[in-house]
Amino acid sequence: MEKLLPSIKNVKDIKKLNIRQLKSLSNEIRDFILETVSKTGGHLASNLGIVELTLALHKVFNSPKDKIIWDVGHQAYVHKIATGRKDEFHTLRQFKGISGFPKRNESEHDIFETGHSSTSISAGLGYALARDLEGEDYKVICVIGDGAMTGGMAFEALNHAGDVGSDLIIILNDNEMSISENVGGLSKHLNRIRTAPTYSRMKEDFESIISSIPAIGKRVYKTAERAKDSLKYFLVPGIIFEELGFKYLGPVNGHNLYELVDVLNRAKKIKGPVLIHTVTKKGKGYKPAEENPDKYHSVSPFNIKTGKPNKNDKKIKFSQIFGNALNELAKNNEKIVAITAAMPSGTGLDIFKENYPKRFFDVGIAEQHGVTLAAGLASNGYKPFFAVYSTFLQRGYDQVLHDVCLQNLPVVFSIDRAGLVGKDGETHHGVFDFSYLSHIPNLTIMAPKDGKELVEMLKFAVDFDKPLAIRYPRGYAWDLSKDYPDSYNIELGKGEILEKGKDIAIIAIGKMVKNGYEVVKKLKNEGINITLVNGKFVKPLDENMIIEISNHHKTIITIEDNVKVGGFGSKINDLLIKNNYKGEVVNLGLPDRFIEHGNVDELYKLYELDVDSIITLIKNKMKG
Ligand SMILES: Cc1ncc(C[n+]2csc(CCOP(=O)(O)OP(=O)(O)O)c2C)c(N)n1
Ligand SMILES: CC(=O)[C@@H](O)[C@H](O)COP(=O)(O)O
Ligand SMILES: [Mg+2]
Repeated sequence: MEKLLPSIKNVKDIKKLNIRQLKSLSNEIRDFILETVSKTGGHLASNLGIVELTLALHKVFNSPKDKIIWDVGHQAYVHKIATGRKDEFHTLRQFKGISGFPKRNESEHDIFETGHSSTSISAGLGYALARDLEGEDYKVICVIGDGAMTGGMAFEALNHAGDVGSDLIIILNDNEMSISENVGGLSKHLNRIRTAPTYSRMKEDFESIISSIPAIGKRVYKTAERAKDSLKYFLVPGIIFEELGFKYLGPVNGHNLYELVDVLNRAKKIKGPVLIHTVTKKGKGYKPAEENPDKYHSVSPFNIKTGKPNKNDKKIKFSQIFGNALNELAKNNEKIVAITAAMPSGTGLDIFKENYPKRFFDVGIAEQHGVTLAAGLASNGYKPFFAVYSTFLQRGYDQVLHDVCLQNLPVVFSIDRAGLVGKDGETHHGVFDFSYLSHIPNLTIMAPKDGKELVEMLKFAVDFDKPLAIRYPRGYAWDLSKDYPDSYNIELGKGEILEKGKDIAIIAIGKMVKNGYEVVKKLKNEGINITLVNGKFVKPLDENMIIEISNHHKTIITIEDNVKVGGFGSKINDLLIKNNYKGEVVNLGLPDRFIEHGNVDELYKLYELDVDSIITLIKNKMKG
């Protein structure tokens, strides 16, 4: 059969195809995604699982008039291919290439931007209400996964949407997986529905029987209604959604285009909110991904034949160092408990989960709940470590402030993926945490200069009896202990001078200490001696040391991988101003804008935080 994908330029080309053709197009798209993502890296398994559903949506609805909103947005590759971005797809997640998430500036079909989970129903309801107010006529479709459905926002929006009663179609794409195995009561409920598919037929039979009972008298009618209600609880799938005010349709085989097109057409005609429950297989069509959907959720470039990553070095990541260290510390301290919001492997907690299942809590995609749960545990003598990506802790800001810090509770926030994360881009860079945390009273904030210092900070954290945040970057760790073997003592509010030079001092924090270290080494080889300070603490700052440094240097350069606004450098500025520093201060950090996606090194270069840019800056200062 002739290949169809080459002729797909935009959604109109999808609409023309019949179901049989859409089926073969699905296979071609799968191969195309596999081929591309094996080179670019990206979110593979979710996209392989959503091919038919996406094509069915574009067959039945008229995007962009009808509004399709993708929850999280990591599963929108097929949508991108179907809506005119096939030819750019090879630039996926590359610097200046197309994003791995929906982006308004990429296409009129990307009508709502995402990256963080569980927003689609709220956004969709907003669209639906605006449509109703304007008296317009289009459909709003929210596509949300079973993992994303565990998020508080999704529940809040279901509660509202069911009550309001506006036309809204929610597609629950249930592949039985979040990144790791999905968790929670709702997930169990969906599992019960999935494993009893005859329920859906029974539901229709049952409803027609009930409605055919003649209302001979009030009593018979009432009895029938009561019987209907109680039987429904036993027999009707999706009753939870029905009770919230949705018409539940499903479960539907999300790989069967006939079923999908049929159910979408039915939903189109229904007034009020509808929830379609589709069942799909994460990783569909690529055996390694079907067998290990968690490993193929987000991949770096890999070999399709072996399924193995191209770069298979043995280096250890910060997340693993964290996970291993906490696992060790928990051996001697039964009060240590670990919390994740649906990221057990990403945060390195799998090992803890395996060894201490009773002390490990995966709360689902529920960062806010995770923080307050930690507060509750800490109130009862436990020592919770909430391991969370910097960007997702943004969700829990008020809980950190109101539930943990106000009560001065000894919760540890292990903040992973801090700084620039690379290819996930704007929605995922962890460049705001110093700013959104450092103004919260009672909170201590640290950032290690390398993997070994992370371990020392974790040990410090165990006995620290107040709220504490430790933030560290994505990726492989390094070790500066050869050059600075005696620099691993952690004392509250104490930084350290790693190199003593003159005139110019670099005061760096976290990952940027390594850049500072390389700058200083290179300049030393050229006979230029620069002072290098490892800040260690953003809060409390080592004020005495910084003032001492300011007394002996004409120029102070602060470096951080956080936005400059409200960051580490701004705290140092405040201190220097207070102390009448007469020299020059240069703050290096990220600008007040959202940072695009791309390779991390490329981005650091772009924002002049790389070693060469810092050296050029210093040399210019010296000339000046
Ligand atoms: C607020 C927030 N927390 C965590 C994540 C990380 N994350 C991205 S996708 C995902 C799992 C989503 O599962 P599901 O919605 O079922 O989609 P699937 O990957 O199974 O297609 C998680 C936890 C996120 N994007 N946003
Ligand atoms: C979409 C999403 O939020 C996650 O899948 C994230 O992309 C994972 O990031 P890491 O690859 O850094 O674990
Ligand atoms: Mg899922």
